[in-house]
This record gives sequence, structure tokens and C-alpha cells, in this order.
Amino acid sequence: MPSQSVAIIGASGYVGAELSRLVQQHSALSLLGCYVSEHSSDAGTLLSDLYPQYGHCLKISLQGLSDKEKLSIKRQADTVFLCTDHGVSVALAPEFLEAGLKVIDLSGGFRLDAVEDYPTFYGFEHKQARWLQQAAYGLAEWYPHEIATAQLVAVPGCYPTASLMALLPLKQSGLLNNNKVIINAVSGVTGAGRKASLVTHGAELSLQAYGLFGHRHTPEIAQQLQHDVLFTPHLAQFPRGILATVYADLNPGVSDKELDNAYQCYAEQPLVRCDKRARPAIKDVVQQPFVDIGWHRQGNQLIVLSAIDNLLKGAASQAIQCINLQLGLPIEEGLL
Ligand SMILES: NC(=O)C1=CN([C@@H]2O[C@H](COP(=O)(O)OP(=O)(O)OC[C@H]3O[C@@H](n4cnc5c(N)ncnc54)[C@H](OP(=O)(O)O)[C@@H]3O)[C@@H](O)[C@H]2O)C=CC1
Ligand SMILES: CC(=O)N[C@@H](CCC(=O)OP(=O)(O)O)C(=O)O
Repeated sequence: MPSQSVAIIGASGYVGAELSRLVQQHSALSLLGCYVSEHSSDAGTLLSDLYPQYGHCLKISLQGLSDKEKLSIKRQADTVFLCTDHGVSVALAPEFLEAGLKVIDLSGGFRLDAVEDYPTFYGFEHKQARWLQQAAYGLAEWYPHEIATAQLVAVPGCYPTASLMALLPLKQSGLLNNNKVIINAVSGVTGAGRKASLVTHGAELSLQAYGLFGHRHTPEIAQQLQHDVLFTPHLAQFPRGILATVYADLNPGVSDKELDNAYQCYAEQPLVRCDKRARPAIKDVVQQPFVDIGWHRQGNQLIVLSAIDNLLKGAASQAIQCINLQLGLPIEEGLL
């Protein structure tokens, strides 16, 4: 089996910790180091002290990302995973790419095609148009060849993963009519990251929509689907998981058989669980690398339901799927 040395930057965050665990249990990956920002208060702390549930596998000391550490990563790592905020990823990725390393970025820093969309949806000017153009979109079941050969992979957002896995079979099969697709999705609170904020404060949490009309995942979903979407995220009071409820209109005359056939594209995919009558539940995907999909129709109106763990299929386990594709390994290696 091929062996890759990997570095994880942003390892103390919710996504970084899950990814560190998955790398540790993957027989083709060796973990060079787990990094936080240079002056982080967590530098020197054991990752297992932050996440005692992973005490058996994450007794790894977090290191501040100093110039010295960056140099050592450039010398010794094959792949760098960035589990950092969008702006941090955009600043860090070119350094490692230009040193010849592969970068798998879990932020939104390299997901949108148009550099002009970054000020609007991310609030910063994107100065890395060349790398943006070269990034493969890391939706593993849909772009395996692009991911396999890319030096830079932009792992999709959690909401886009749930939404696109539900919708792309319909789009690919030409079953969607031209009406806007509506997506209502509910996320657990780990979706907002580990840093404390009033929005994620326990006493403030209930169930509430946010990001109306302007959430950054709207252009990401529309770009990949090549279809207009109205996406509304909701934050709820549970720790992890996303349920997307997708409303779409089918073209006139689409039969049940054509609809079911569209989802046959996942028949050989080990991490996609499809059942046309299912109403997927978050409890069944939490701590799992799967996406669960169910679909229901009344005439030409279709409702597709899609559930994932935001930290796994929505981030860390999808990143592992991407590196598996790059190493020529089965897509589910180290995940089941
Ligand atoms: N949470 C989720 O469900 C999902 C998140 N994502 C994306 O993944 C990324 C990480 O998310 P999440 O884990 O939730 O975020 P967290 O806020 O939980 O973690 C962020 C991590 O980045 C580190 N960090 C911050 N600044 C720097 C820096 N300059 N250099 C190196 N490390 C730094 C933090 O440590 P410290 O501050 O101590 O340095 C921490 O380890 C984000 O881009 C997010 O949008 C994608 C899909 C799903
Ligand atoms: C609940 C919550 O706050 N969720 C985050 C999305 C998390 C995520 O997936 O971020 P990226 O995909 O963009 O990296 C949000 O809406 O900003």
C-alpha cells in the first residue's frame, strides 16, 4: 500500500480533530504533525486533552505553525490538510503548493470559480486566481478523476455536500425542470466551529434560520448544479449532523422508473445509502461517513431528503475520500 506523510493545520478545531483521528487509523497515511496558529493558546497541548473521547489515538502535541514548522512540513510532508478558516487557507495554501506539496483544503477558500464572488460571499478579495482555477472540487463520488490528479483539492462545504448529493443525480439525468430548486437545511452547532460565540451559546440556541438569500453556500451549490437554487440554512440545538430537505420540480412526463434510475448512479458507491421511501435521520449518520438519501414524489413535485454528519461526509471523511482517490485506493479506505 502507498504511504503518504501528511500534516494537519487547524487540528484543534472540530474538523481538524476528526481528520486527525481518521488519519491516525488509516494504514496508508502517517501523521507528520498537528498544527495550530503560531501563538495559539493550545500550542503544546495534547490533542487528546481537548478531545478526551479520542484519548486512545490522539496523544499528539499540537504545534504552533512557525516558519520553522512550515519549513519542516515542506521538507517532510506529501500532503497538507488545511482545516482553517477560509482566509487563513487562502494565505497558507500557495506556500505549500509552490513547494510542490499537495493541499487538501477543507475551507471555502478555493471552492468558487469566480474570484469576483469572494468579496460578496466571503468578505475578502481573493488574490490567488491561478490556484482557484486549478482547484478540483472535492465532491468525491462526482469528480474522482479531477480529484485524483489535482495538486489542490477544495473539499465542499457541509451544506453543499448534502444538497448536491441529493440533486446531482436528477440534474445529470435531465429530470429537473427550469424552476428554482429550494433547499432548507438544518445543521447542528458544530457546523459553526469550536470558537465560542453568542450565536452558539447554549442558552441562545433553539431552531432558527440564518443567512437568508446570501449564504456563501448558495453560489457554491448553484455553480456545481448549474441550476438556480434558493438555499436557507438553519441552526439547531444538537451537536452534529445536517438534514437537507430539497424541493424540486420534475419535467413533465418523468416516470417513477426514470426517477429511481437516476439514483442508480450511486448503486456501487459504498458511502452512499439510497432508499426511495426513506426519511433519513441525523441520528443514523452521526459519527458515520455516509450520506443517506430518500426521495418522495407527488405528481411532478419532488422532495429529496439528505442527511450527513457535517464533520465527516461534510468535511473530514470526505477529505479522506479525496486522498484515497489520489492514492489509487478504494474510496472508503480507512472509513468503514
Ligand atoms: N464545522 C463544520 O461543520 C465544517 C467546517 N468546514 C470548514 O473547515 C474549516 C475548519 O472548521 P472548524 O473545524 O469548524 O473550525 P474551528 O474554528 O473549530 O477550528 C479552526 C482551527 O484553525 C486553527 N487556526 C486558526 N487560525 C490559524 C492560523 N493562522 N494558522 C493555523 N491554524 C489556525 C484553530 O486553532 P487556533 O485558533 O488555536 O490557532 C483551530 O485549530 C473552516 O474553513 C470551516 O468553514 C467545512 C465543512 C464543515
Ligand atoms: C451551523 C453553521 O454555522 N454552519 C456554517 C457552515 C459550516 C461549513 O461547512 O463551512 P464551510 O462549508 O463554508 O467551510 C455556516 O453556516 O457558516
